[in-house]
Amino acid sequence: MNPLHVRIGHIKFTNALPICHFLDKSDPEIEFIPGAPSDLNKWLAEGSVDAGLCSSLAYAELAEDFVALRGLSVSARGPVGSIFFFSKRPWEELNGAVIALPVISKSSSNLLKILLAETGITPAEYITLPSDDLPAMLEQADAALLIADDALYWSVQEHGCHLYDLGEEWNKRTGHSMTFAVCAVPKRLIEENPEKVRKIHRFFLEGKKKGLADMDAVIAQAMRMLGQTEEFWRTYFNKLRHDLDEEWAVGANAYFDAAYRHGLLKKPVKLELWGDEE
Ligand SMILES: C=C(O[C@@H]1C=C(C(=O)O)C=C[C@H]1O)C(=O)O
Repeated sequence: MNPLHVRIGHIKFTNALPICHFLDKSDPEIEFIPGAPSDLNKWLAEGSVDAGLCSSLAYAELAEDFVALRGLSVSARGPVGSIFFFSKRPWEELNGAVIALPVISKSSSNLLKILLAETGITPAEYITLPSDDLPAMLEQADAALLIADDALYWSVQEHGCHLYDLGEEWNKRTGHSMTFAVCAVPKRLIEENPEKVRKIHRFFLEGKKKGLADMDAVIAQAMRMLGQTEEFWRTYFNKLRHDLDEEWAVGANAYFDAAYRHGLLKKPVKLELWGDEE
């Protein structure tokens, strides 16, 4: 195989569209494999893709062997608009509750565990369920976390729940931004084939540059995927940031520290940025 042939995993949901919509899918050297964050986390860990957006906490678990590409993430400082906790009871009454987590998430599920623990809430049980059907989740649980397109969809349906945005809850408690996804690359690949990693990095940054310069096209694609109005998507994408530098790393590192403190990471981890933005 051509040494510059690349296998890229990309998140198939609308939150990654500003980076992924304009990725040049015509390049025969680049193979695209769309998936949910849980798929990407697995593919990166087992080495079946060379690079890809994955849950920030999955990167943190692999941090000895992976770096995060500079300038690429799914982040928010405050409300994120697509990570929602739907609860039949108010937050402060969730002691002893059964909490449903979405099978596709790692960052947000663990963020919820951190936030509940830090506000003195001890659920009876966490269960992991498919997350495209909120009423089905709430038949088995007192509250359910949804992410990405499922969260966007169900947040505008009649659901009768208390609704909490985890980006907002994290920011209110800590003052930090939250990074939900990073673009991870194995250190081994940088040692073996730095040219290939530079190519992957340029490729993603180019996609993001085009996406941010043409949000009308990004929004049109989001509308094809999930409906809703142009205004809905403009408001949503204004909450998201897709950058990653030393400043955004502060929030990511605060999250990794909290995950370690709560026993959700085996070792303390600092985000390792790789590459230049230009
Ligand atoms: C902002 C989002 O972040 C996503 C949440 C993830 C997680 O919880 O593991 C992983 C990737 C992100 O793209 C979203 O789902 O809308």
